[in-house]
Amino acid sequence: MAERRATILVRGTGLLGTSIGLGLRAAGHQVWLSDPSPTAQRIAEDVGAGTLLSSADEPDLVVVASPPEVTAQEVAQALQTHPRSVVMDIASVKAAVLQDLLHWAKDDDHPLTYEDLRRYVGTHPMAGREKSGPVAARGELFTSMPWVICPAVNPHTEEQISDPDAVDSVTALARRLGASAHQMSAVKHDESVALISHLPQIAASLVASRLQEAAPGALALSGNGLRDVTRIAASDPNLWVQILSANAHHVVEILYGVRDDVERLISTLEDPAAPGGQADIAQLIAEGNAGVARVPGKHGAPPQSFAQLTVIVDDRPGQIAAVLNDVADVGVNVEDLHMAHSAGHQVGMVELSVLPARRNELADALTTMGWKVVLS
Ligand SMILES: NC(=O)c1ccc[n+]([C@@H]2O[C@H](COP(=O)([O-])OP(=O)(O)OC[C@H]3O[C@@H](n4cnc5c(N)ncnc54)[C@H](O)[C@@H]3O)[C@@H](O)[C@H]2O)c1
Ligand SMILES: O=C(O)C(=O)C[C@]1(C(=O)O)C=C[C@@H](O)C=C1
Repeated sequence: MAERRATILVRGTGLLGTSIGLGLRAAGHQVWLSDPSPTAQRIAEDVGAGTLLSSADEPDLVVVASPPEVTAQEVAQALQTHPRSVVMDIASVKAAVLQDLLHWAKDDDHPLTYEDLRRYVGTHPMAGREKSGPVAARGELFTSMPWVICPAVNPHTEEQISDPDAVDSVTALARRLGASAHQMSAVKHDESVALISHLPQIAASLVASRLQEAAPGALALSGNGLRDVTRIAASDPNLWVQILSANAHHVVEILYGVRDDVERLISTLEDPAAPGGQADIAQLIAEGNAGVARVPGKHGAPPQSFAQLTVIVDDRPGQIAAVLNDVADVGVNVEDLHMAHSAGHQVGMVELSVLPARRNELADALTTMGWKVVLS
């Protein structure tokens, strides 16, 4: 007999909620949707993320995908409205949400109890986009990406409050969406994301902010360096105010270190020919080399360098598919793919990352097939 798939309610059908709905529907789950915005709810339904919740529906699991500032309140309400459901949230910050829930559970005047919190598990998918709203949703957003699971813990006794079965249910959901689950405390999570998520957002915003004054002629020269560093500068300010404020304590500790580095670089570049100046610049770049080499590859595997080759294609429909079909015929696995357009030219550049040992063979084969290939 086929395994019964858990029924899921997604509360908050923006980018993340709708992406989760799409992924779960594709995996055969019944998904119900609710959002205070009738438009967001309707779009999520129209794109196929689920059907609107009716009063008779009783989900096995509720996913709270609302903005961080209302997440604790939404979780508390979901735990009471659905007294038999496991409730998880996906907010980008975890300690503040748990702290509010624990505070209410302790308060005799609040309806939330510790017993309710046994059904709660905090989580955070480390996948997203620089866009918001259901129109930008993608069911495959979570494939191969980490998903942090933070069971609720009593800060005084350090005992786990979340029921182990509830932790298993949310872990299964993350895996069903193709993610890899990583369990840790809310505090450890917040400390970690300050460095690997919040600092990159700040760096991208600071770099992109300089572009406001750039001459159009300078912007026309933009290559992949600028695009790589600034993609997430297009993120939603409203969301990031909430994330950075809730994790300010960890973020600011990292920014003190960045400030020291920037001040050191400024004084070096004020007189780069001064004794030690060249070595100082080299050291800064080398420190970056050492950091980037530590970023893990797919599935949290150890860092692996892939070799790149670029295929120049006409800027017309079907060209990327044609390149990928030919790569598949050669039997080489594409580890990553990046598409760029050449400013002022009607061509596109498809940058493929492959295992280093296969790069030359693939380049030769594609050239023989008539493609223009550049080794990079
Ligand atoms: N955007 C990302 O890349 C990303 C990645 C991982 C986690 N998250 C987290 O996911 C959550 C949702 O982010 P998003 O990017 O989907 O935002 P979004 O703006 O696209 O969607 C948020 C949705 O929540 C709805 N909403 C507002 N108030 C609500 C309430 N009180 N109850 C229920 N829903 C409410 C809004 O109408 C909107 O449809 C946030 O907590 C965010 O921190 C975001
Ligand atoms: O890649 C993006 O556009 C993201 O939004 C990614 C990202 C991240 O920093 O990894 C941003 C914030 C979220 O909390 C989780 C994921």
